[in-house]
Amino acid sequence: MKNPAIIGKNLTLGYQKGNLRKEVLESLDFELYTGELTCLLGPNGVGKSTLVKAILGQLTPWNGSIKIDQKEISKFTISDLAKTLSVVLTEPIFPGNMTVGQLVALGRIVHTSWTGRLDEEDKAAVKNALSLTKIGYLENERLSEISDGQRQKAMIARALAQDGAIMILDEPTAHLDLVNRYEIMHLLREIAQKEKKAILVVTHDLEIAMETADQFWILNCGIPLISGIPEELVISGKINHLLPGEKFHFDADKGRIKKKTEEDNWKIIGDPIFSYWVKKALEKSRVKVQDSMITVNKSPFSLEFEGKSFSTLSDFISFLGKN
Ligand SMILES: Nc1ncnc2c1ncn2[C@@H]1O[C@H](COP(=O)(O)OP(=O)(O)OP(=O)(O)O)[C@@H](O)[C@H]1O
Repeated sequence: MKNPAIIGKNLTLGYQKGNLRKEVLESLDFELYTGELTCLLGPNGVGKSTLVKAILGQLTPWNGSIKIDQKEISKFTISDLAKTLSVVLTEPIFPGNMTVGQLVALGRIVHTSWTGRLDEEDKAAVKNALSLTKIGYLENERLSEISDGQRQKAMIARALAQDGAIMILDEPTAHLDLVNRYEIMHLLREIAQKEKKAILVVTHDLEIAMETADQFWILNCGIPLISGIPEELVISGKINHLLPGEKFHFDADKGRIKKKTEEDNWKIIGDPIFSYWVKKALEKSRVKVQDSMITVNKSPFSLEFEGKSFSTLSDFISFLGKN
């Protein structure tokens, strides 16, 4: 039986300026589970950050409830909420001359007395957070002198040191390269499982989320929040709610977003993986071949077409382009 750390029911959220009311999300239901990494996905402007603000207690729902341990979020004191819930935002907001160790220690503020002095338990929590995020070696480095990926890990370590049951991260990998994006998401999944945290990550990285998330929450205009195991959402086709419109769809075969193409007339034989990449390049090049067979030889790589042989894809595509 899964244990929900947060339960949202019939939630309606929006913003009000004077008499102007702007509703952003309506009648949302969700459960965020302990020990799992949940990814919140949806197009720009749909209301992901708005939902995060409500979960963080920064935006009062117009309707419905958000509860942690059966207690309404609005009933928590700021200090109790900080002991339960930690947050990592996209933009680093800490001074560059602060060291990684000092940043992570800030996570303990909610547990220390007014003097801010760390006791043995606090120091152990800082060490543990540095070790879980594998950045112990950076403890004395300044934030301005480490890479973006390392800084993001330090931000995660600070949230971990805070030691709440729930972690919320709003686009934590937004400015990172592909390898760092994978690394951080795998790290978060590991932390969710090992440390029994409920982790919610807002992300636009569908493919990386597909690899790492235990649950998806999908938001899109005009539909209720869709939640479920990512693979289940692929099987049911619900994943396509992320990609409204006719142009793109989620290719269940390849596990990625694909442009819908007209029925192609490529006839390609040979190694299936090489054939896949040849087909992909031909689709992109928009050249047309009528009914002729393309044979893909693997080693050495060559393409045979209408009695001619090509040793590179680019030679083949430029030949087709000239015909
Ligand atoms: N403080 C605010 N006051 C009024 N409207 C706001 C406010 N913040 C956000 N909005 C509006 O709420 C809607 C949802 O915005 P939100 O930032 O939650 O979307 P998002 O899904 O997080 O987008 P993105 O993927 O671009 O970060 C948008 O129409 C936005 O203009």
